[in-house]
Amino acid sequence: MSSTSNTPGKFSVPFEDNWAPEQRASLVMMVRNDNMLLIHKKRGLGIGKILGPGGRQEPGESMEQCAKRELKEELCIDSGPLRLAGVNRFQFADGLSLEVHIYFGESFEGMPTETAEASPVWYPLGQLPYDKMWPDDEIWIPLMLQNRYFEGDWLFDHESLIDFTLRRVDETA
Ligand SMILES: Nc1nc2c([nH]c(=O)n2[C@H]2C[C@H](O)[C@@H](COP(=O)(O)OP(=O)(O)OP(=O)(O)O)O2)c(=O)[nH]1
Repeated sequence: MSSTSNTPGKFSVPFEDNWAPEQRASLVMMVRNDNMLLIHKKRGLGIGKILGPGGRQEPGESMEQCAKRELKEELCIDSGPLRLAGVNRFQFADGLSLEVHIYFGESFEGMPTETAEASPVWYPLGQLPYDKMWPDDEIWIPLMLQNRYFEGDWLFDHESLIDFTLRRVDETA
């Protein structure tokens, strides 16, 4: 699947075979009782947006360890088991490149608590605030909720989605 817009500049989707991210980050999509635990992001990339808790990988940790650490740091909760829901690759026109591993979970311990980085917000699955989220989320969250593994390439100019390709979408298991 791909959008049809023209791609300005030197980047196009899918990305070149030798594309490699400068940075890696995790995202945790936690669902409980048909509600999704999201954050209002208070600093960093995507400030002001609603998204899943997560952040950049630190040296020596796996992506899943990164996901669990960020959940603890941003919301003070301990994750139960996580499954890898998909991998998104982001290329920004200004040069930033980022690979994000998205984990899906349905259990955690502790009370989601506001921190300097994020405040917790719950939304019913049928009323997710896509107008306040990154534009790609509206495309891959429904796949994740159908239990379909996905891999996508997303080309952004600042916060605007210019073009994308879903390189892989698995059927429901
Ligand atoms: N849902 C969604 N999340 C995204 C997109 N792009 C993107 O970077 N993210 C996430 C991945 C990371 O969790 C987060 C960016 O990392 P960050 O700036 O929060 O990293 P960090 O916590 O290590 O940074 P810091 O402010 O603590 O220094 O934003 C997107 O298009 N959709």
